[in-house]
Amino acid sequence: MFKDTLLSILERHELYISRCIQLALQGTYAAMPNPSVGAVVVHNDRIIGEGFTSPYGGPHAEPNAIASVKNQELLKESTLYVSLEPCSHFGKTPPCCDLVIEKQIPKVVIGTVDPFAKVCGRGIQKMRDAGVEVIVGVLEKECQESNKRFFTFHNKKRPYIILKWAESQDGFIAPITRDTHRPFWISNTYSKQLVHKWRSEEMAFLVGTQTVLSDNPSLTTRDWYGDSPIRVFLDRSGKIDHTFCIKDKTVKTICITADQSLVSTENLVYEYADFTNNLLQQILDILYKHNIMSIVIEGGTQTLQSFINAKLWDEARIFTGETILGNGIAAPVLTEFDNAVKHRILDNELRIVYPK
Ligand SMILES: NC(=O)C1=CN([C@@H]2O[C@H](COP(=O)(O)OP(=O)(O)OC[C@H]3O[C@@H](n4cnc5c(N)ncnc54)[C@H](OP(=O)(O)O)[C@@H]3O)[C@@H](O)[C@H]2O)C=CC1
Ligand SMILES: Nc1c(N[C@@H]2O[C@H](COP(=O)(O)O)[C@@H](O)[C@H]2O)[nH]c(=O)[nH]c1=O
Ligand SMILES: [Zn+2]
Repeated sequence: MFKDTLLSILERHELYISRCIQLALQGTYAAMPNPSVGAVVVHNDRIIGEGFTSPYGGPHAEPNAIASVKNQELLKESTLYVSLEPCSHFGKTPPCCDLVIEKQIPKVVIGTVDPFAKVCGRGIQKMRDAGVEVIVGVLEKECQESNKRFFTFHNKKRPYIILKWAESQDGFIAPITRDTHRPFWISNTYSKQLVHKWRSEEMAFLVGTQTVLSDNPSLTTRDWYGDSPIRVFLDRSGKIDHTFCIKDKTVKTICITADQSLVSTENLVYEYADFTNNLLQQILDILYKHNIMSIVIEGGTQTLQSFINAKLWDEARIFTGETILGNGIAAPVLTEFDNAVKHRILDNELRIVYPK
């Protein structure tokens, strides 16, 4: 009784959907390119089962939550809360909405509709047709935010774009010239390790031609656990030869070029683009074709600035180191952004900002 007066029905829905979001966030990176979803089974205002999406190819959140309920008979009197609409298609696993119907769960509360064309309302309809009471749209924005990569990919037909660079105290990303073909490090080793963690999390990393020529980057995950991302680089006129690390074929790599004489081999894919006409849209179409849901643009300035100028970015992660360079290659200039969070990593500052 006391609980009833304390929490309205809507507040209770929001409470359980926020728990779904918490659960979903535990599966984000392993589930990609699938969304990560959280599900909670509630009986008489008590959580009796929970689950989130297994690593890619494994069971979805709903079967995991349903399987965790000890007394399966209680499912017939329970409500299933889920952050994303239960699927209605046969993918790597059978449709989750069929399982809800089979288990005779009478009520389902959904955070948001699935933007994926094969589902997109069909899961809701199928359950309603079978007599399940379905409520849709609880903490909708938060549920979409919890799967921001997936929603960007399906709604905008492009990956979620993260800009990332390190700049000196006085706003440079590198000296003008240097003797070695190695990166000039501005951020510290802990920041570098964090970037390797990001490499294990996001699906791809992209660099411009000059960055490959100056730094000979590997773009691999060496200082963190997990797989390396897909590497993407620009090479309009075929300047990057096979001596560069990025062409060592150890990791799937996509070279975007105008040179049609270049022929793809295993792990090194050439994609052709017209560099004189709306290059960025062509890059995004190529990434979409390769099912790349998230990408980090690593630099350099010219490449980053072209994404900024085209307003094609979703997040920027900017390190500022202690170094003062005096002169050099100026860092990209961001306009119209909201400052979100600042972190200290010893003598580095990491700023994460979002477009306005
Ligand atoms: N501190 C940091 O975080 C980072 C520093 N760096 C540093 O940055 C420097 C390189 O930066 P920068 O000189 O700006 O070069 P980029 O790495 O951005 O490469 C620029 C080249 O890429 C191609 N390109 C990029 N964008 C476009 C576009 N929109 N349209 C057409 N062509 C494009 C062009 O090659 P082409 O003319 O052949 O067609 C262009 O000359 C290096 O010194 C590197 O060490 C790099 C990454 C991160
Ligand atoms: N200099 C600089 C960065 N440089 C970026 O890292 C790339 C090198 O990757 P790898 O060869 O795998 O170690 C390099 O080409 C450039 O894109 N990154 C940072 O976080 N901080 C820095 O100070
Ligand atoms: Zn499913």
